Amino acid sequence: MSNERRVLVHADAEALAASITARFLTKIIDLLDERERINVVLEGGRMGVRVLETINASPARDGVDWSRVHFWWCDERWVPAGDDDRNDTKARRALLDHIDQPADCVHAFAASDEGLTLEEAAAAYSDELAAHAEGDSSLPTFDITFLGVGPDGHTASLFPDRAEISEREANVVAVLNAPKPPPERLSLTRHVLNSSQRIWVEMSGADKASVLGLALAGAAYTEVPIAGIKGRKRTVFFVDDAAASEVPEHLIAPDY
Ligand SMILES: O=C(O)[C@H](O)[C@@H](O)[C@H](O)[C@H](O)COP(=O)(O)O
Repeated sequence: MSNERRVLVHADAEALAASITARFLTKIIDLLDERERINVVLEGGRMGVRVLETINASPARDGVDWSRVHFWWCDERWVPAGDDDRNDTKARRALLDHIDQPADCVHAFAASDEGLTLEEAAAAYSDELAAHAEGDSSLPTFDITFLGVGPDGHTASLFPDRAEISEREANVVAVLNAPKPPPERLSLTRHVLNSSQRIWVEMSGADKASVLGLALAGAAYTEVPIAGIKGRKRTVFFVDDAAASEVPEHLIAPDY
């Protein structure tokens, strides 16, 4: 498979979640044959959570040595610890609380009730990334980064026509007045997301069709942020039929 963006289409959300789950479990077992520790970046959208629930329900779940899998987030909402709106709360409930792994494998953003300002929390996550840097990078090697996409083309908490999508220095940004509630968020920046070996985009539903078509047709990333995201090795859009209705035929990967 080339490093071009590829689109894998599935009949519906259930088939999409099952396919991502099967590919994910297979891929991380293969990666753990090659690397002592792997890093996975999670996202907080509905399909992202559904995939974690499907992984948790998989008979293959306990075939993974989760103690060698580190979890990070592409973004987080600035709300108190344990709040249902937090991406890490959703991930813990869906999967992380049910697998056997040390607490230091889970790298959550700070919460709004832990004594830091939003800006301090962004700096703290950047420090956490640096503390787990590999090679000559200031970042861990992200083996798989999951991303959701909003109908406006935002991904993580990088929204259209906003300064954060064009940030080139900081690895983590504080986001104020976000168009998608809650208004205050934290997000990895575009160059950090693009440092990932594999980007796995998860999109379900007709409300994503237009923005997926725009992204794959080469829209400007400042206007359609997901259009500016590409993994170093692979970029795969895992979508259902409803989201694929405006995807150019030649970009749809053949059925495997
Ligand atoms: O914190 C968040 O809100 C997510 O990280 C966000 O980027 C999400 O992935 C998209 O908004 C898609 O969300 P849905 O899949 O629920 O539409």
